[in-house]
Amino acid sequence: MNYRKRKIAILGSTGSIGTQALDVVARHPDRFEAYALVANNQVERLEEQVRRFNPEVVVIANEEKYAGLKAALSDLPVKVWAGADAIEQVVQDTEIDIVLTAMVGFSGLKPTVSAIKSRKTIALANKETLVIAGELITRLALENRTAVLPVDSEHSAIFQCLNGEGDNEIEKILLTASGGPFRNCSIKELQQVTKEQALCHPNWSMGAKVTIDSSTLMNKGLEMIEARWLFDVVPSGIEVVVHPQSIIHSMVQFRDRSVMAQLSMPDMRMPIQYAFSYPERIPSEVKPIDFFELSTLTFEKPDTGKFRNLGLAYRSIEAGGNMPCIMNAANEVAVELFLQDKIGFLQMSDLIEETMAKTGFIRHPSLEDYIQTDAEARNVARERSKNYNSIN
Ligand SMILES: NC(=O)C1=CN([C@@H]2O[C@H](COP(=O)(O)OP(=O)(O)OC[C@H]3O[C@@H](n4cnc5c(N)ncnc54)[C@H](OP(=O)(O)O)[C@@H]3O)[C@@H](O)[C@H]2O)C=CC1
Ligand SMILES: CC(=O)[C@@H](O)[C@H](O)COP(=O)(O)O
Ligand SMILES: [Mn+2]
Repeated sequence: MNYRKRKIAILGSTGSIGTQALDVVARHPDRFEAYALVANNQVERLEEQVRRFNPEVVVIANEEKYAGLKAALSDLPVKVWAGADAIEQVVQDTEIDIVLTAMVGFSGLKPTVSAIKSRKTIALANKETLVIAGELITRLALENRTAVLPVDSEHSAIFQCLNGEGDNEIEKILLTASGGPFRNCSIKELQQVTKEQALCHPNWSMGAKVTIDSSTLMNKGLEMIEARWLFDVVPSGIEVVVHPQSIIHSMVQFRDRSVMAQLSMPDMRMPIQYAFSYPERIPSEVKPIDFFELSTLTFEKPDTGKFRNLGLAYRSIEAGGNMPCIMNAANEVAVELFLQDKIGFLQMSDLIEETMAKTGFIRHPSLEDYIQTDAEARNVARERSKNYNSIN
């Protein structure tokens, strides 16, 4: 078959998604090339990646790490850049076909805007970008005639279920959730859970922030908003279904009541590779499902009384404007404080709710408004958290 090698910029190459993306590249050297690598702090890991994948350019976001990285790579022809502005610049390189956004949190927003404006295909792992500014991102993608392809496992599943469905109307999206490590805990038990317990996801090995989000069900709230923008579905048309085995990655129900589902073992190399190879499917090393070994797939309703973040996410998208941006910033602060043992598990929801009530609301925010809202909401959350102690 005749195809051109796709040149990929991997933003967040040293993280969980980034390293799995490089594994996909390594398995298909005839198809994909790691043209640019971007990380924040992990100089040694980045150096190893540069030596193995030979990119044209590498960016370290943390400028304090630049001298060390530059010295470590001084025997190689690779360009070495540093700082947040350099990330926005690197994604504009005309050689790049696909930008994989695999940084954590708010840091994904500006590089994604820059990549869309230079008409790159976005392989979107950084769900926070669509939570913060979904309306803006989808409008920019339309104006610049570029595709935002999902990498998040649930959204890749929905995307795959919609392939070939043309104009068939979606009746509802069934967004699956593992339920996290505390699915069967009582409120009393949730008061005592530790970060070590929260960092043990039952099915996936992921970065710390998304793992904590899974344990509070905030991940599902963020994913509901991500789905709202990717597939143009109203929030009430997205139902969360707890499916503890994480084999069905999500489903779509059509108006004739037929339901399409996508299944695979929980391995992110599947959706990452599909975003890279789309619209083709190419062979992968992902373990096939053994249905006889699995034997049971189960489903439950989420408990929004215990896991309040899911309800807060629905409230934020219903309010619209900059409210999901406020919620996202408050959540980033809450997760950080929980990981530092400064607040308890249940206090994360309290802090998010308070911050949503106390940060200035803007009905029609611009990119600049989102940046200011993020800063304001972080300040509000940090100030309010001083009234908390780590006992729930
Ligand atoms: N992990 C998973 O399986 C899934 C993740 N996602 C989403 O993908 C995104 C990445 O998650 P994950 O890979 O788990 O996270 P990790 O924490 O494992 O990795 C984050 C990566 O981003 C880099 N990074 C962090 N901050 C910055 C910054 N300011 N500028 C540039 N680079 C930065 C880190 O660099 P360094 O390490 O050098 O500091 C690291 O390479 C998140 O939005 C998450 O929600 C979605 C679905 C599944
Ligand atoms: C792998 C992936 O896409 C994660 O977002 C995953 O979905 C987390 O699992 P839960 O949030 O369902 O526990
Ligand atoms: Mn997911």
